[in-house]
Parts: sequence; C-alpha cells; structure tokens
Amino acid sequence: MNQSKEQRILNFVLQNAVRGDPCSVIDAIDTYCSQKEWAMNVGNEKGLILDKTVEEINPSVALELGTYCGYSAVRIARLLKAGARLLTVEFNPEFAAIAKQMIEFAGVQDKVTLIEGPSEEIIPQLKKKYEVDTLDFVFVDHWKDRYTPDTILLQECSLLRKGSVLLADNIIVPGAPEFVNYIRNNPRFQCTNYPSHLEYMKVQDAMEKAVFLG
Ligand SMILES: Cc1ncccc1-c1cc(O)c2nc[nH]c(=O)c2c1
Ligand SMILES: [Mg+2]
Repeated sequence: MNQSKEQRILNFVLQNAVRGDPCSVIDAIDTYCSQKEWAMNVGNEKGLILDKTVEEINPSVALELGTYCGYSAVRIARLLKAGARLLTVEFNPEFAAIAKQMIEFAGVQDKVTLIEGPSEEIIPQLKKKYEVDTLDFVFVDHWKDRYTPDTILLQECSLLRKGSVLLADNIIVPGAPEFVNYIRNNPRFQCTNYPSHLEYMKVQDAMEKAVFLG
C-alpha cells in the first residue's frame, strides 16, 4: 500500500527535524513542501502573518478549523503562554492521524487538543464537552464553503466575545468570496485584509482578519 503525501511529509519531519523543537518541525515541513511536494500548509509567508496575529492577541483559548498535517497547530502552539490552549478540528481521519504524530513530535501536545470530526458538529460541543467559555482567537483554514456557516455557528453558540479575533486563510485561492462578502458587510466585525501569496507559490493569496465587536 503506497504512502500518502501526508505520510511522506511526516516521515521527512521525523528524519530531519529535532524532537521537541517546534521551529525545526515548521522548517522541515516548509523545506519538504517547497522542494519536493506542494501541500496546503499555511506556509512561512502567511505563517508570519499568523504568528504576528497570535502574538498580538496572546490568546488563552484558541481554535483552529482545519488541522491538516498540524503545521499551523505547531506554529500557533509554540507561541502560546503557559496554561493557554489550542483546540484544532480536522474532518479527515488520515490527516488527523498524521497531525497527532506531528504535534507530539514537536512537543506541543500539552497545549493542543486535536478533535476529529466535522466542524459543524464540534463547534456546538465546545462549551460543554471541551469546557470552553469564549474563544480569544480562531484560525479559519478548513473548507471555503464552511467559512460563513461556521462563523455564524460560533456566534450562535456564544463562543465569541467583544474582541475575539478570526483570521481566515485562502481569501483569494481557493477563495472564499461569500465569506468575504458576509464578514465585510457585517457591522459586528471589523475587518483587515492581508495580501500575501499561496504557500510555496508566487500566486497571489490573502488572509482576512475579523475582530468581533460584540
Ligand atoms: C488544495 C489547493 N490547491 C490549489 C490552491 C489552493 C489550495 C488550498 C490551499 C490552502 O491553503 C487550503 N487551506 C485549507 N483548505 C483547503 O482546502 C486549501 C486548499
Ligand atoms: Mg489554507
């Protein structure tokens, strides 16, 4: 049974990164995916926008929608203060299995709760099952058609508070035009666009930051 691309990425990390060193894991994934096989990690250019946003907010409780191989989960978790936590949601069981190993190898497993399943089912469980009060930060990086319904669901579940920050990837490629229209025309959000490039490519992409005004 030949290996998946995601398994090859994990193997490269296990061979080339340093156990317990999140930066070496991030660098190894970026090296492999820029030189060997493209993959949909947020990458280092948009990753720096993610880093700056996380550092600005210094969240106690963060949510990621779309774990994939765990690249951005490691990126976010490495910046979290003691006691802070990241909940990351992945629908695809194969991706979740890879991400679990990636997160553990990076040594950030104590800060990260990986939840396998559809975001529309998990978001309503966050308060009772995962003991979340409100979310300080949400990284939206799963599937463009879920960006808007999940943003609405977060509000309906009272998971956002005045000042909660959403950061959405792939505003241009693959693109989330319906989400952009929704969030920019919603008076309860203050939006900022961050032009960038698609991971490992020269193609234009962007991230959108949306601060919930309460
Ligand atoms: C897969 C792909 N092909 C060509 C262009 C862009 C993409 C792409 C890039 C991403 O950063 C993604 N992030 C989350 N979810 C996605 O589906 C996704 C897809
Ligand atoms: Mg993405």
